[in-house]
Amino acid sequence: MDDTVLLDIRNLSVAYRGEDGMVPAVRNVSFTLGRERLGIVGESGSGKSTIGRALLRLLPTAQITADRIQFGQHDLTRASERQMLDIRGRHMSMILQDPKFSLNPVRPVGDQVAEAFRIHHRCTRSEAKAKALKMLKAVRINDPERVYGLYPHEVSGGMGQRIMIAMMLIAGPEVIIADEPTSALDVTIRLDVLKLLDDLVTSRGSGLIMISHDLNLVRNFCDRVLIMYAGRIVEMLDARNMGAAQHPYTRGLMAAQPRIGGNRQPLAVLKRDPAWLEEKAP
Ligand SMILES: Nc1ncnc2c1ncn2[C@@H]1O[C@H](COP(=O)(O)OP(=O)(O)OP(=O)(O)O)[C@@H](O)[C@H]1O
Repeated sequence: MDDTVLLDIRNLSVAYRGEDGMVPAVRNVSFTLGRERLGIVGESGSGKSTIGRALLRLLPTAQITADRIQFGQHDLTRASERQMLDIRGRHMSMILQDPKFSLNPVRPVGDQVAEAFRIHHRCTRSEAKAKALKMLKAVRINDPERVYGLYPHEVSGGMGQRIMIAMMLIAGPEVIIADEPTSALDVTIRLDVLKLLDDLVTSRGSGLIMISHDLNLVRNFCDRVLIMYAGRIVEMLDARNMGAAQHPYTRGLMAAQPRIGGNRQPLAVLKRDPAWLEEKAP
């Protein structure tokens, strides 16, 4: 495999167990990730987060099938749970939407960040603490010494989000899956976090998958964009050339973006066509 390709995914499908049998959430999705920023956009429920969770095998009850999930030397379709434990955090991390579900409520947040480093690297507790303080600073926590000892219920949502980002990045993963990483952050901090993620790609050569509802954010921040609709990738575009979008769903999404300035016009309403659910949609 070309060493600029970090992840190669072919025909990934995921179905959740429902009351009346399996319910498909992701259908035959194929893409590669290089040392780049790859955006995945689509409406709520289109399957974006499910792709990230399936790659890290964080879906114990779902049915995951794929012809290929190659991550460097690892064939993730065959990896044992032990290998996945080594991969998660150390080589591939996912920044989840809601820190409440990722932080242990009964441990100080700093210890949790330090432990995320210590699990994967041989070092003393004080070395791990120093590394964690540095990482907290990198995600724009101004007084890391104080924050280190706080419990999750003592930090705000935005700070919780940054602590979680620190925890996911501290071990130096080559692939980062960021699921709405900046949705709980205010505008200035949002820019800093985007800069930090951007740096991981440009300076360290990591690969970043950025999952978002925000088409404007993704087209400005990413190199390529996958558009998802009802569990499928309907289109894959160069972010600088979104105007070349062919699929009516993508075109509808772009037309529905609010613009500042110019004449006030009613926002376009996205009209869905049942044909988009078909495998060979336009
Ligand atoms: N644990 C689960 N059990 C059953 N169904 C699930 C589960 N998680 C997600 N789903 C369903 O799978 C589909 C895809 O969900 P997913 O969360 O991947 O979408 P998404 O595009 O990331 O949405 P959002 O932007 O709202 O996070 C949805 O229909 C959702 O209801």
